[in-house]
Amino acid sequence: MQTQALTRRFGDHVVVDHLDLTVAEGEVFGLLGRNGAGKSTLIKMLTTLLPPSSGSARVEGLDVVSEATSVRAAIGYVPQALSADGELTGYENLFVFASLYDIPRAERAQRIAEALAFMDLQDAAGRLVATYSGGMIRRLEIAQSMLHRPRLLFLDEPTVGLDPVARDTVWAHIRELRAKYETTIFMTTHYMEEAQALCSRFGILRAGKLVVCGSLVELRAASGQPGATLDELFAHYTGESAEAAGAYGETSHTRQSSQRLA
Ligand SMILES: Nc1ncnc2c1ncn2[C@@H]1O[C@H](COP(=O)(O)OP(=O)(O)OP(=O)(O)O)[C@@H](O)[C@H]1O
Repeated sequence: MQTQALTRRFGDHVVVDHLDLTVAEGEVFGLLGRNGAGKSTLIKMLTTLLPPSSGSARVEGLDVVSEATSVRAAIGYVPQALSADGELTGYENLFVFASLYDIPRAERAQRIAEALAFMDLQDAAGRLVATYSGGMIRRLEIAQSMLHRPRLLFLDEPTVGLDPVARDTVWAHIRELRAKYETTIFMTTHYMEEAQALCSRFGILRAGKLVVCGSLVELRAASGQPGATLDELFAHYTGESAEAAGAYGETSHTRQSSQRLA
């Protein structure tokens, strides 16, 4: 995945500003930034949901504007907002996605069974999603997004609002996805612990600009702080601690999350 001077404006507000970013195949990339830094807007452009104002982006070698349909077939996307239907069972949700992704009828049942097994949801497959825990819903959403075996998966704050045990389970499944299917993962998170546990490279976005990009070792070297934690590097590059930067988002997302489960 590669962007060149990728830019998105809303009126006079430049939300993503001439962004040059490359994510290699098979990598787990963490996009970090304060609330409003432009992370979701960038993901929406890369997933073809929002057209760029200028610049370009290629995903799996395909242009996000002129080859949008092929890009959509090549990627999976788990948005921040709820993408599973609480009034359907887990199996039915997966069936809807299998149809949306045009998975051949003869293969649907097997793909769904495989996705349920991979995400440890077999026992809950026949239950309404409204009865699922937050962690189960997140796992179902990841299962939905990987049914068509995308090479690249976008996860927008995959564990927001989850308790530590549910978070660990989602982490384990993300790692397994990477190990078993060699899926490239592009994720955003406000949890530095999560980013450090999962990602091999990080990009820090500040007011739409990529202020730094690289591995933890490279970020440390670039900042001149060889012993810094990711949290400290985040503060260094954004001017605010991750905890403070995420506080509002955390509150609103936790609320969103509890509404999801209501
Ligand atoms: N459709 C829109 N119209 C106008 N402004 C928008 C629109 N979408 C996003 N913005 C603005 O763009 C900025 C970046 O928003 P974005 O959601 O990309 O940030 P983010 O880094 O994902 O934040 P968060 O961490 O809170 O999810 C914000 O100031 C937001 O208000």
